Amino acid sequence: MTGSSTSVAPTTSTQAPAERLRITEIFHSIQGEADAIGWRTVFVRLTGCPLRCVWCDTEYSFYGGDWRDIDDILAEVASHGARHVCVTGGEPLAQKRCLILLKRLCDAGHEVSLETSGALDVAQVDPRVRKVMDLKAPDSGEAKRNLWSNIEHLLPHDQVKIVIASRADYEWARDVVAEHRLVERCMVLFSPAHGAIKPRELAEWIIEDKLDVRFQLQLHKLLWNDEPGH
Ligand SMILES: C[S@@+](CC[C@H](N)C(=O)[O-])C[C@H]1O[C@@H](n2cnc3c(N)ncnc32)[C@H](O)[C@@H]1O
Ligand SMILES: Nc1nc2[nH]cc(C(=O)O)c2c(=O)[nH]1
Ligand code: SF4
Ligand SMILES: [Mg+2]
Repeated sequence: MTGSSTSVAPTTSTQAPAERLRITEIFHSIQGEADAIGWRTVFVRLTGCPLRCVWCDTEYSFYGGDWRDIDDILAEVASHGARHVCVTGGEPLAQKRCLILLKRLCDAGHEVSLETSGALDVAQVDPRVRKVMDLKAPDSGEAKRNLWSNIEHLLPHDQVKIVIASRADYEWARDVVAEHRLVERCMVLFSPAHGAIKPRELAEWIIEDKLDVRFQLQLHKLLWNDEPGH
């Protein structure tokens, strides 16, 4: 027999070490979306997403990133001295350890929001966290990924956000909000897909139909355009 061959399972570098998360960026900015808009906020952007929304403004978070210990993440967040923390991505819930991070951030006294696509189960998210759950309208190309059972887990302090890229998206969103009686459950935000429709158009549709939804503009894009890390 020429030489001995021992089969060793390859240690994949992508194996997630315990208590670590793959992070694209941590940055200190002004909250540009949803109910905490305008507050100084530390953003923790997790790497990776199972969806590919046509209009996604954060494709740079789909790959790469660095493995970071949760303790290190908490220390970096604390160094900015902000009450608000927003955990986002990519899709943060695609990393199961995100649930531990969310709990630890709440335990540290932060007011924590979670930006999630709603395509993954939100049932295990710490109830102290303000879930900002997107429902993907048809023009996102990902409407089939909406996990409708998530609606029952929405608490009064949570929010549903729908990005509107066309009049068809608007009518879809209007009908979904009515059918699921979402405004009776929590705040519903309609947000114009950046560059896809005139924000004023969406505002006028909401007024015309007398909808009880909250119009939002991505404030950070008015301040810093579409620059990553703001
Ligand atoms: C980048 S995603 C990350 C969190 C999660 N994957 C999600 O989809 O909510 C955060 C939010 O950015 C918003 N967003 C992304 N691209 C956008 C665009 N082109 N126009 C308006 N909002 C956008 C969506 O509302 C989305 O909820
Ligand atoms: N300033 C700022 N506010 C935000 N709110 C939600 C964001 C996100 O990417 O999830 C975001 C972001 O990327 N920047
Ligand atoms: S789910 Fe969020 S991060 Fe993923 S593609 Fe859609 S907008 Fe981008
Ligand atoms: Mg963003």
